[in-house]
Amino acid sequence: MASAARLDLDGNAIKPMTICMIGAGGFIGSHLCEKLTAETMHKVLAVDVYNDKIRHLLEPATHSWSDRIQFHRINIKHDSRLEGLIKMADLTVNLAAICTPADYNTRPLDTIYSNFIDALPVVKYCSENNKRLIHFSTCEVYGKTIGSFLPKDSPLRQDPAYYLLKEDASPCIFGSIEKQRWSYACAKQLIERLIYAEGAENGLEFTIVRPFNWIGPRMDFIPGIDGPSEGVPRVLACFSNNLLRHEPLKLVDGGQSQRTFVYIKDAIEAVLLMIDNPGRANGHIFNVGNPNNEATVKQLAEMMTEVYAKVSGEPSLEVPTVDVSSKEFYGEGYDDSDKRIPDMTIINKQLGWNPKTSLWDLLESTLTYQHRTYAEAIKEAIAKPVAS
Ligand SMILES: NC(=O)c1ccc[n+]([C@@H]2O[C@H](COP(=O)([O-])OP(=O)(O)OC[C@H]3O[C@@H](n4cnc5c(N)ncnc54)[C@H](O)[C@@H]3O)[C@@H](O)[C@H]2O)c1
Ligand SMILES: O=c1ccn([C@@H]2O[C@H](COP(=O)(O)OP(=O)(O)O[C@H]3OC[C@@H](O)[C@H](O)[C@H]3O)[C@@H](O)[C@H]2O)c(=O)[nH]1
Repeated sequence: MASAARLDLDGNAIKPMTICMIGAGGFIGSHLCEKLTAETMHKVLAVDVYNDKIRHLLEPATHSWSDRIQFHRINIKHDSRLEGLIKMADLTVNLAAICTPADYNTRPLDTIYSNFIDALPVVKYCSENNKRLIHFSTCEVYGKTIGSFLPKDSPLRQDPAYYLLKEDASPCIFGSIEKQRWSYACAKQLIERLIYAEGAENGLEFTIVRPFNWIGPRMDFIPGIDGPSEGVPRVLACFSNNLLRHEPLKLVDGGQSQRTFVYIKDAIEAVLLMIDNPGRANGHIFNVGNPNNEATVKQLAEMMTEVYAKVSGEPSLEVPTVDVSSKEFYGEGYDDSDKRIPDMTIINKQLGWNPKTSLWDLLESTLTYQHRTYAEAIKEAIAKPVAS
């Protein structure tokens, strides 16, 4: 239940504010909208080109929070209403982006425009109107680890100094220009630098969030069901799609890359702490991830296969995975981050936040949702005769 008497980390009552949330109709936005409407008195001006993932919050208009969320169907690339909404709000949260790896090397121009050019007016309007900005960047700005350049058998690879990713110390290491995978990370890095410079030169109050593989319900789409049949979403949705269709999970280049996965609901707690504690969040860049949930992509595939069998009651395939080359799967110009472990010092110190949910538990609740939401639709789609 929403309560008027919520306190910040310093024991002061939190005043309700108006938040302009750009990209509110996406995966993270939908969870943030849910949290803000259910547990706070903040008002949300939700901006996106889509609203399917937040429709349950908008309709019917009789929810207890209905007067605290408004949807504005706006493409921020070309809509003069954006400045007015930012002016109306106390805080802007910018989530809008193309952020699916399959796009980085195949649609590099759209990727760079979306992550840099389109974010420029948002930063400018916040700065000119003295409005606070929480901008979503990415853990991809770190690129590859220093450790990945060491000889394979070097004992230094075990030393955290060579792989732990620290906001204020780690370098950003990208591949060469023809590896267009890095178009996204590079655009995100430049917008981070611009925001930082606006803070330093013009006093912009900002917070930058670097999410480390947040996963959970409503992430991306299931190809052919609520997204294009040929579309390639992020790994959670790719593997969910394979499991729902009883197909082997595809391991890109053998699935040896490592990731840390954090449950979306844990991560959203961190964002709410940033919103409610400007004095502690302003001027900071925060890693938001779960260092305890590290797995190779192969291990993720194996665990998802096991969890899916449990929640669906359907037996797993005898050969549950198949290797595929990155060139075949993503095309020319793909490259990968080898390992991503967030250092948690800054977020612990400033906001006292720690993630709670284990990888097994977060996969269990997410795959229960995927099965409940999509299993029937997939069965129907498979049963339909293919048009000749
Ligand atoms: N999910 C993660 O683990 C993760 C990891 C790193 C970074 N991020 C960053 O977090 C942010 C949100 O990610 P997400 O996972 O929710 O992605 P998402 O694709 O689900 O959400 C992005 C939303 O932005 C909207 N959008 C894009 N361009 C727009 C435009 N021109 N005008 C209006 N709306 C527009 C899209 O319609 C979409 O609803 C992105 O900036 C992404 O780079 C996410
Ligand atoms: O079917 C698949 C899909 C993906 N993969 C692999 O799984 C790993 C994770 O892939 P994801 O699609 O989740 O994307 P990545 O973790 O590489 O990047 C993501 O991380 C941070 C954000 O900025 C973005 O959401 C996205 O760029 C990669 O190594 C990828 O090659 C597979 O092996 N099989």
